[in-house]
Amino acid sequence: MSERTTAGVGSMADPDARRRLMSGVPATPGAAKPDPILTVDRITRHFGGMTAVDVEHLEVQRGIITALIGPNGAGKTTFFNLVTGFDKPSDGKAASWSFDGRTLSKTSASSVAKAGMVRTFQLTKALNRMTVLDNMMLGARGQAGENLFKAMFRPAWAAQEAEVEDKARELLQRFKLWEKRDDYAGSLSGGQRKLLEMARALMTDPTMIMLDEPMAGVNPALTQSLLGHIQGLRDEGMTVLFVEHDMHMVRHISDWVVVMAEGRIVAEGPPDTVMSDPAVIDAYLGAHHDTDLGDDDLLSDEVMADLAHEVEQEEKEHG
Ligand SMILES: Nc1ncnc2c1ncn2[C@@H]1O[C@H](COP(=O)(O)OP(=O)(O)OP(=O)(O)O)[C@@H](O)[C@H]1O
Repeated sequence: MSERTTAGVGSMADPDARRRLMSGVPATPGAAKPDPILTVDRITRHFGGMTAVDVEHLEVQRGIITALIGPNGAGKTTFFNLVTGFDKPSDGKAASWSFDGRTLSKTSASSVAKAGMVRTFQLTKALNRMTVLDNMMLGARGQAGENLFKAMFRPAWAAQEAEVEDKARELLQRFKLWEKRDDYAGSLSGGQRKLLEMARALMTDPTMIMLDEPMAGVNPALTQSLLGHIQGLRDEGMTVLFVEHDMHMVRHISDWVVVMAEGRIVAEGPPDTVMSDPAVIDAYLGAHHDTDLGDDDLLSDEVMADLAHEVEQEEKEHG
């Protein structure tokens, strides 16, 4: 049993502290973490005869940035949906997961959010037709988008409106969107929309934020700012789990990388270790020949020759 250490607020701002914390964790799928904030067991999701998610065990370390990567269709978004209560596992009896010491298996999306785990959503059509500030106010009412209908009716806590507005202002200023508060969300640039999605999720003061492709559609000018914001959240003590296809970003900001393929966790470890793992390269190359793994050296002639050799061996073995 590994010794449990608690990452206090701000303590993970130091890269050496993060490295030390994770140094004893083996780079194997399902590895135990020193202080997991999220623990998932036996979670499966089938669509018809197809298995989208089949995760035996996963622990997400508190206070660091974990990336969830994998080829298209690997099950990353479905996994996010399951743990945040937006989808139900196919075998509800077998599945169990806990967040911050609380069992979440049978709770709704809004209870998950209340427990402190929120996820970002891409702006839907309805949200695009609302102003930036209204989007933020909606964020305070739990998981925006899904609860739009309910949120249209003024809830009992309207008395807290001023407090909520203060929070919205503070976040919009932080994310440099305050000037845009009265603009329709639909008029924002791709990068500004990503910032709004993140700011909106922060309205409920989460302990853990789950970001679904935070860099998709972001122009280079805003990339740096987004990366800075994500690192800033971690440095303040928040746990970040994000799904991303941009391997440069994954390599640049993650403290730990988890790889999914065909619904399963196939590898995990520090970014450099994972991205030079032949199983990971295979998972990507198998489904996605043009994927840039964020390191030009990774696909050097030598690596390609090794891969070709492996394929040759396999063909020999299997006739
Ligand atoms: N509601 C659904 N009905 C049927 N099949 C679904 C549904 N949602 C997801 N799937 C299937 O489940 C598999 C996993 O999808 P998922 O979106 O979770 O993958 P992903 O890793 O997030 O992919 P991407 O990186 O392309 O977003 C895919 O084959 C997908 O077609």
